[in-house]
Amino acid sequence: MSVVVKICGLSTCDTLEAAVAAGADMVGFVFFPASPRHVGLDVARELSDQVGSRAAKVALTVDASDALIRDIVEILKPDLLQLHGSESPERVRALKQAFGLPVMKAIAVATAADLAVLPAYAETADRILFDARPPKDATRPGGLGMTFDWELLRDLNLSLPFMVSGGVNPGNVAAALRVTGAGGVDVSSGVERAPGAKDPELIRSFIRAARASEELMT
Ligand SMILES: O=C(O)c1ccccc1N[C@@H]1O[C@H](COP(=O)(O)O)[C@@H](O)[C@H]1O
Repeated sequence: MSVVVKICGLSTCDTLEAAVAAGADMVGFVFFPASPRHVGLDVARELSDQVGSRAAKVALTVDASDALIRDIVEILKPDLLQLHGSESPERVRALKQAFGLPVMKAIAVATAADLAVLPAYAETADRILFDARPPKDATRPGGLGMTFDWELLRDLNLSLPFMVSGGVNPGNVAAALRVTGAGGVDVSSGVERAPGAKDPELIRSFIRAARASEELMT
């Protein structure tokens, strides 16, 4: 089974190149000023040109305005919008209509009760991304290197493609994919040496580990 591998929070040319050259399917760019991975529009333009069509570009926003998303769409030319805030199913639908792009909605998970929202999002989103629910005092809703109980997703009956994220790294990515049955995996902190500082060797190890797990799942 082929797994979609997304490396998120890329902000420099060399780490972006490491991800694309190692075979990342998706590369993510964070547009959220409170994040150590935030990129401005000028940097986004440069990184977008560098990717070209070698990987799918993902724009990560958190409860962003239409105006900001319009600028991002114009400059980054993303293939997918990742909504990582408290965007409602109606907001997902409206953004899809306004920008004509597929949407991946992040769902924060701590307990089984958090999965109750899935039927509503399954009607409007194109893809679901499961991430750990952040602590109440967190300064950002993701990118914290926190895992959740993957067993909550075992035997999940979801009509949409879904990805697992939250605290995955080269050492646990195979288990995350095996337990959850996810068709993709997304990583940020697990391929960094400090918040926001991606490590090319960790990126390569992560992608190698994810690809190796594909063979075990066939
Ligand atoms: O990366 C960030 O700083 C970030 C900020 C705001 C929302 C989401 C963010 N990152 C996403 O969070 C998950 C998990 O990240 P991690 O691997 O646990 O660090 C991932 O999808 C990132 O794309």
